[in-house]
Amino acid sequence: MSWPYATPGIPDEEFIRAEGVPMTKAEIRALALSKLRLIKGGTLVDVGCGTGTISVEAALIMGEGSKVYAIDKDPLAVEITKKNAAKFGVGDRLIVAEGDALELLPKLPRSNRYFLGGGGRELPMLFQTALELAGTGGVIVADVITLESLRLALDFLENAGVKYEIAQVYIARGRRLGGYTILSPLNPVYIITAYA
Ligand SMILES: C[S@@+](CC[C@H](N)C(=O)[O-])C[C@H]1O[C@@H](n2cnc3c(N)ncnc32)[C@H](O)[C@@H]1O
Repeated sequence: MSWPYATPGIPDEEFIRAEGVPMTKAEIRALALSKLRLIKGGTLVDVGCGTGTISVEAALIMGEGSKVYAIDKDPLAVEITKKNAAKFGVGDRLIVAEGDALELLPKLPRSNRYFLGGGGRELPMLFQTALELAGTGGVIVADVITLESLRLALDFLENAGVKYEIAQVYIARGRRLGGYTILSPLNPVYIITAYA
């Protein structure tokens, strides 16, 4: 499979999936990628890469010469991300590492773009580490689903005096049922963008 378009939003069903490995859905992915302000030939670290959809799309957008470092503690997520990198032809620029993000982040090459797709209670520490590594001009984007993680992230950002913005995203997809079109909602997501 190749994705010949300049815009993101590869349909969910195009990705190789594994049971129990989460995935950021296409519409939410497109918004998160836009917030990252990716640049051609740039670098991104995808923390908690899951199915690898953010990593793959970022590698396609940033193009040849770019680097994406994808991290996940789940070996199955690492395997699936590698498979998706190969499927979409970005295996040359997408490096996948297995392990805990807080341990791995300082060992990876520094980047000025970080995406936090997972982290739960470690989210404040992940924000702090990513902000330090990114340095001035860096952008950190987090997808947050639970209210507990949201609270932890906002408390950290406020106390640290970090400039950030937040958007709550509700997506509902239409589907046909009994001759009508009804809307099926995806899980609402908070997209937090922090500026280093
Ligand atoms: C919601 S999923 C991310 C989905 C991904 N953005 C995608 O598009 O497929 C969150 C992932 O974060 C991983 N994760 C959570 N905490 C982690 C940590 N401390 N270190 C590494 N991976 C972590 C989980 O294993 C899970 O695969």
